[in-house]
Amino acid sequence: MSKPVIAITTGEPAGIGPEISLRGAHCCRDIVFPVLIGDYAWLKQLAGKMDSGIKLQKLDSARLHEAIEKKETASIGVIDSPLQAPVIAGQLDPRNGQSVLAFMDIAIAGAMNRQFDAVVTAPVQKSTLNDAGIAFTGHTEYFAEKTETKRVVMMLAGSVRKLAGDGHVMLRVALATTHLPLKNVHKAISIDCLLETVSIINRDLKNRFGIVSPRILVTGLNPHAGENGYLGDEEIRIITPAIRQMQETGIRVSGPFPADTLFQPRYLEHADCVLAMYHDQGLPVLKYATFGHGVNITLGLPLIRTSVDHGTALDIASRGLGMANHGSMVEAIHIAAEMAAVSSQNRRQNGK
Ligand SMILES: NC(=O)c1ccc[n+]([C@@H]2O[C@H](COP(=O)([O-])OP(=O)(O)OC[C@H]3O[C@@H](n4cnc5c(N)ncnc54)[C@H](O)[C@@H]3O)[C@@H](O)[C@H]2O)c1
Ligand SMILES: N[C@H](C(=O)O)[C@H](O)COP(=O)(O)O
Repeated sequence: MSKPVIAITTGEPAGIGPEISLRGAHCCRDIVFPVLIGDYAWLKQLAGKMDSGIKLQKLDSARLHEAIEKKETASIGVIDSPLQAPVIAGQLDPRNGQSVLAFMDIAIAGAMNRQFDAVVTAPVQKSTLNDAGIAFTGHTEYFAEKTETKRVVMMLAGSVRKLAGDGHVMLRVALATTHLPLKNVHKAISIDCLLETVSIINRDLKNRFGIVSPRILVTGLNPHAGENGYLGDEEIRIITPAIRQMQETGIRVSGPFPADTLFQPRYLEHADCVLAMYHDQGLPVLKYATFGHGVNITLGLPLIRTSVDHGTALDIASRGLGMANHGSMVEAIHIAAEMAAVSSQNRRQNGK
């Protein structure tokens, strides 16, 4: 495959999203054809202050096609989606909420019609979108809704140094529930939820990552995986029966394991992915081990979407350019490119 075309939504304009998008696109030009989606004037102003040699060009759809065909790399293409209010770094303005949402809509539409091979998203401020009157819990749920996908799975991944022996391994942590208040988590964990979630993980690890026979470890929900029912019974009523059913279909899944002791080499060396039951059960472990180069991937979508492992970091955005680490953005672009290559190879093999 020639260089994949990667759309990068630049996220909350007052946060670090625009800066890390510019730097990430610039760093990865040798392996991908990046297309930024955001406010051209704001991005140009930031690029001008960065002293990094980043050149931008505005692309409409005709110019985009031509730039891709000619493989133009001297400047980074930007699809201009103007903001409604002036930006002050570090200060949120709900008047820009609809524009931030429009960045995602442009990226989703372009990926669905195969103009883009993948979408990488910079962070948005979920609360500001809600302040703008948009019911928004996360990109994960929004991409699912816009692509009419019934269930998707949030998975974060990052390379970690092996505790025994040399080299690195990929730690992948997927979640059975996404952005849900803790008080609602137990109601969302059902046999159907787990069957669908594990089957999406199994399918996408094969089709999007080229892992032939994925091994998935499942955590319990309660302390010590319920302590034989004395500390909660979801493991007995729901998680264990779901795992048995999936094992009968040939999926290499096991558990439920107590979440507090599962994340050790003895278990992880036999796993391609850990499925945790909720956001703050799985992600602190992953982020502790990989913050700064971890990647958020939405499984189950009809398109490829990756993202950074961090938020808008308004505190450092307000202090000026050059404070933000763009390592996670670079990794998100790399993983999107690798996934696009695997998908393209699968399509060729299937004659599509
Ligand atoms: N992909 C996304 O859209 C995404 C992901 C996570 C959080 N968020 C949103 O971001 C907002 C802020 O969330 P938060 O404060 O919990 O987390 P945050 O990641 O924005 O910040 C947490 C801490 O990490 C630091 N940090 C984050 N990214 C950094 C980087 N690239 N380089 C250096 N330091 C960095 C920040 O300065 C801060 O001290 C929330 O609205 C949240 O929902 C969005
Ligand atoms: N749960 C993600 C994290 O902690 O990194 C983050 O909120 C982003 O979620 P979306 O990709 O759904 O916006």
